[in-house]
Amino acid sequence: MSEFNKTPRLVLLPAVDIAAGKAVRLTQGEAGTETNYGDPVDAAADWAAQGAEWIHLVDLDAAFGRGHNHSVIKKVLRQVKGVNIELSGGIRDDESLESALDMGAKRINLGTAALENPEWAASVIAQYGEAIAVGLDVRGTTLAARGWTKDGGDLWAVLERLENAGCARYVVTDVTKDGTLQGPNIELLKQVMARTHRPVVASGGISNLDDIAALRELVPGGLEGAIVGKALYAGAFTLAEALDVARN
Ligand SMILES: O=C(O)c1ccccc1N[C@@H]1O[C@H](COP(=O)(O)O)[C@@H](O)[C@H]1O
Repeated sequence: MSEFNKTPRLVLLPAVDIAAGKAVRLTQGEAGTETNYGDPVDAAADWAAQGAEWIHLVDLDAAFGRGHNHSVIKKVLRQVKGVNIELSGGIRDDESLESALDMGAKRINLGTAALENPEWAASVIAQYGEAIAVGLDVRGTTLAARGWTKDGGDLWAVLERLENAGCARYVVTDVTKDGTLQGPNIELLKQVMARTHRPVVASGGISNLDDIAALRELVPGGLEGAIVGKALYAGAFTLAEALDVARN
């Protein structure tokens, strides 16, 4: 096959979710289901050293509205070099957005604010362009807000609004798959990609290298990347193995 015909690669974003200063993984986003994976700076440095181009960094305490992890996030952004940070959790107004960008996050993932404050979301999408993604966190086709504890509206209605606002990118999470190692929701991703020409990043459920290969097949249709969480921490495969499947 010529270089021209090759399926373009899938970008992999290892997830570093932070609660109470530690890197953790949750199951289906539920508070209290944490497995602890140690210092977030070490986790992020490890993924960067293993070749990650992006890290999906989540402040879970801010997402749940029960505090924040700004000091450890600043440490990650200061100390972990050579990797782009996509930051999410609790970024809901000008102050939190500007602070996240000032800390050095390359991209901000808005969740609750994009559902509860459409005008503000549209204004920052217009102002910051590629630096803003919206996380479409869903159960079925109902969006989830406020630490995934509240319904946030209909996926297709919100997607249409965000398309009209010019949103640059969507991070699509099937909440019911997140942290379960049950495989990604390919059908949901296809349905979202059919409704937008913007890049889509998949999140939730990756359990093995076949899942990465299946997601890579979606790249020509608009899938840009995939967030990998529990499978990496549980040692189901290494990041190097996953990058190999995502690139070849
Ligand atoms: O990633 C998780 O496991 C998670 C669990 C529960 C709530 C949120 C979670 N993740 C991230 O948080 C943002 C939403 O934060 P906010 O609503 O803007 O404050 C979401 O996009 C996920 O990336």
